[in-house]
Amino acid sequence: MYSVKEAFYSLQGEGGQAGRASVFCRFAGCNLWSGREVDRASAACRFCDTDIRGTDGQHGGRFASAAALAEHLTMLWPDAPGTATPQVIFTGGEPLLQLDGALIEAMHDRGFDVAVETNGTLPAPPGIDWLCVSPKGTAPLVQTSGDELKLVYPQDDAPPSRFVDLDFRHFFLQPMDTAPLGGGDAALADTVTYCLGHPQWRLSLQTHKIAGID
Ligand SMILES: C[S@@+](CC[C@H](N)C(=O)[O-])C[C@H]1O[C@@H](n2cnc3c(N)ncnc32)[C@H](O)[C@@H]1O
Ligand SMILES: Nc1nc2[nH]cc(C(=O)O)c2c(=O)[nH]1
Ligand code: SF4
Ligand SMILES: [Mg+2]
Repeated sequence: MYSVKEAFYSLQGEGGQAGRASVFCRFAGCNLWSGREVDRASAACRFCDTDIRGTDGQHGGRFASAAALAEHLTMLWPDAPGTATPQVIFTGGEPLLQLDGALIEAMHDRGFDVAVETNGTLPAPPGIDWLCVSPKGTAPLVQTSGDELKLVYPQDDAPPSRFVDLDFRHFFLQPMDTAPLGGGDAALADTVTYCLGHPQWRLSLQTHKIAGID
């Protein structure tokens, strides 16, 4: 059984695939936060910008099989002209609590590339086409390879220097959006300064928030 908070068609807003049309599947639940505001201050991850509880979002629900969820997600890809390869982005919540080989295979069978956004505390199953790992504070990092490491910045307990020797093709810093937490936007200036001083890192902006889309 898969529990999905919401699913929608949008543009990948972040990282090395920013701008690519994709179907998003946001699994419910995370191992680093309950999703309840009362628990935020004591959680392992305290800056989450997302509603990760329940299955009540747009096109959310509970799905009994990989085939049922894959069919549901495939319906969200538009019947559009051109030859672009469809992509599904499994996110959450923490997708690696639920994503398995059967679902990856079911999406591949339907012609989709499979991308994943994970906090890196769980091992990724084989077959993922684009793996984005986004470490959180002192939470133990288990998945130490992938396509991109995308670190939310700044995190006092997770300096970029800790990650530079890991096995990733791309290294991004993404300014911490404190708007949901009542903060300002000092993180953007700090991130720019860090990237200028450490050219191994590239700036990742959450372009969907700029564009006003999901
Ligand atoms: C909501 S998370 C879900 C996937 C997974 N649990 C993770 O943390 O990578 C999706 C992406 O949003 C990023 N993110 C979450 N809260 C953020 C914030 N306040 N500012 C910037 N990025 C944030 C995460 O680091 C991750 O790259
Ligand atoms: N447009 C858009 N791009 C995204 N890239 C990663 C997201 C996420 O929440 O995992 C996200 C999201 O929520 N929306
Ligand atoms: S690990 Fe990801 S989903 Fe979980 S609380 Fe942090 S940002 Fe949100
Ligand atoms: Mg998001």
